[in-house]
Amino acid sequence: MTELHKNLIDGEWVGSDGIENINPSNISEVVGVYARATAEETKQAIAAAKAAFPAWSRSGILERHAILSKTSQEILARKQELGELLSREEGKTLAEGIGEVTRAAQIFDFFAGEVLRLTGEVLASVRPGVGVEITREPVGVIGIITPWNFPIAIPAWKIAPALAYGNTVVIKPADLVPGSTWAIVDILVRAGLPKGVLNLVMGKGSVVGQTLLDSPDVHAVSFTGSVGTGKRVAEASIKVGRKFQLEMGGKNPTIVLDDADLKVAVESVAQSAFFSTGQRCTASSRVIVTEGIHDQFVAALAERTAKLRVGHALEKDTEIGPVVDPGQLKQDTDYIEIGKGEGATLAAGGDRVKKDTEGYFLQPTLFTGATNQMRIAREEIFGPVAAVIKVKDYEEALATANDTEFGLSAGIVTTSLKYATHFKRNSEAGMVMVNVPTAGVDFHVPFGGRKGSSYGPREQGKYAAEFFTIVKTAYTAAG
Ligand SMILES: NC(=O)C1=CN([C@@H]2O[C@H](COP(=O)(O)OP(=O)(O)OC[C@H]3O[C@@H](n4cnc5c(N)ncnc54)[C@H](OP(=O)(O)O)[C@@H]3O)[C@@H](O)[C@H]2O)C=CC1
Ligand SMILES: O=C(O)CCC(=O)C(=O)O
Repeated sequence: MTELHKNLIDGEWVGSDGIENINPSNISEVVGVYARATAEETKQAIAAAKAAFPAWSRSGILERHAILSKTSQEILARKQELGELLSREEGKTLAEGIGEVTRAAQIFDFFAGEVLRLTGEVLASVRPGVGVEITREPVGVIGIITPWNFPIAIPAWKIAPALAYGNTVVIKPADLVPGSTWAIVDILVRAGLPKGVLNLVMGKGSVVGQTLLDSPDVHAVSFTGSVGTGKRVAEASIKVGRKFQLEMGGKNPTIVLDDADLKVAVESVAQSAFFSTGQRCTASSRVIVTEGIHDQFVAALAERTAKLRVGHALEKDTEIGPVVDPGQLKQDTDYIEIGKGEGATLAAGGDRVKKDTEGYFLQPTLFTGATNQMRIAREEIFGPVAAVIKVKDYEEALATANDTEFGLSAGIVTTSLKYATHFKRNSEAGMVMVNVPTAGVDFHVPFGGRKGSSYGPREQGKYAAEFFTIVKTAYTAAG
């Protein structure tokens, strides 16, 4: 009998039955059984977080620092085991899984430091004899709703700042991948977090997530996921007058200019488009190439794409793990058919892959001859599918790159300082990458996009304070 991983509500592990977490590399393997919270349990979790807020918001910075620091150390010490768990539940390769776990440890370490570094400002008032102090205070109960594609890093980069700045938390991880979040909640609790400060409610978005959104006692919601659910978060939050932060889709371009180093261009695009099975909001699925280098680049990229090794996430040689589940696989294969139907040329991939185990394996797929008006160039696929668009020159490349409703990340591969500088200034994306992949960001600097990709203050780095605190301005007249 597989052990049930329970929800954490007010310091107690609760739940009597759950669902199986299935390995997408081998669908006959159950990774674990995880409880599903009811709406009533979610309300209890919110009430617990509310009750714990006054004490936690006034807790000493040393206590918070110590808990976050201890959590970071345990995550790092267990990176192999947790990396395997992550790769088994989500399907990214073991190297990627361990990398993501390491990133989670670094995030907790960073925010352990931020606890000690939170500052305010002291200014003179325009009125003589009056002083002005600007301080940051915690917001209250934070509802955190996370997607399946980064099962440990995204929960970490929302939980760590929320707790660091003195908020209490109710987290709902994606129903597909509850295991990694369960593991960090367990670590945080054993690191000494008082009861009620962090509550875990696993389960369905339509039940648990919706209950969080409907509650006026949730004072802020931090969300990463699809555009559709993001809009629901926005509407529900405006109704109750709470803060919210959304990280949603991307249709990220990479421009390859005639003067690019061919090797750098091929590697950068292959990584951006296909690593992590293309299941990253920062993945590059539009490759915009100027005509002088186009044919040479396309030939080299198609060759690299065809050689990428697809397989079981835990196998040593695997470069591309499986797609996360049958729903996402259908979305990917549907878009491959749409691309063919729209008249793009299939230059590599396009088919499912058969392996020793039954999993959702799909060849990395490259289209050429695409236009920026095709659906494969406008809509987020969220799989290992990329389309090359040929353009005349840098000016057309820039206009094409910016011609999208999204604006998360954007890349350029060039040896020209002039074009790199111009692109950094004129790209309509929140994150710009010069000669580096569009995906795979640092943990200590701001993360987020523009246009339809993001809403609200940036996540990560010291900029996270903007969302997870409220500014107070106090005026004092000297007696
Ligand atoms: N930008 C990004 O980082 C991501 C983008 N996506 C995009 O979204 C598509 C669909 O992915 P998916 O994971 O289904 O995205 P969703 O937006 O449906 O899921 C994200 C989170 O929101 C929850 N949720 C779903 N419905 C509600 C609701 N009514 N109220 C509150 N919370 C809710 C989900 O729960 P549950 O797990 O039960 O569905 C999950 O925890 C992908 O194909 C991709 O295009 C997906 C993941 C990340
Ligand atoms: O590219 C990264 O490192 C992060 C991507 C991400 O946050 C996402 O895909 O949701």
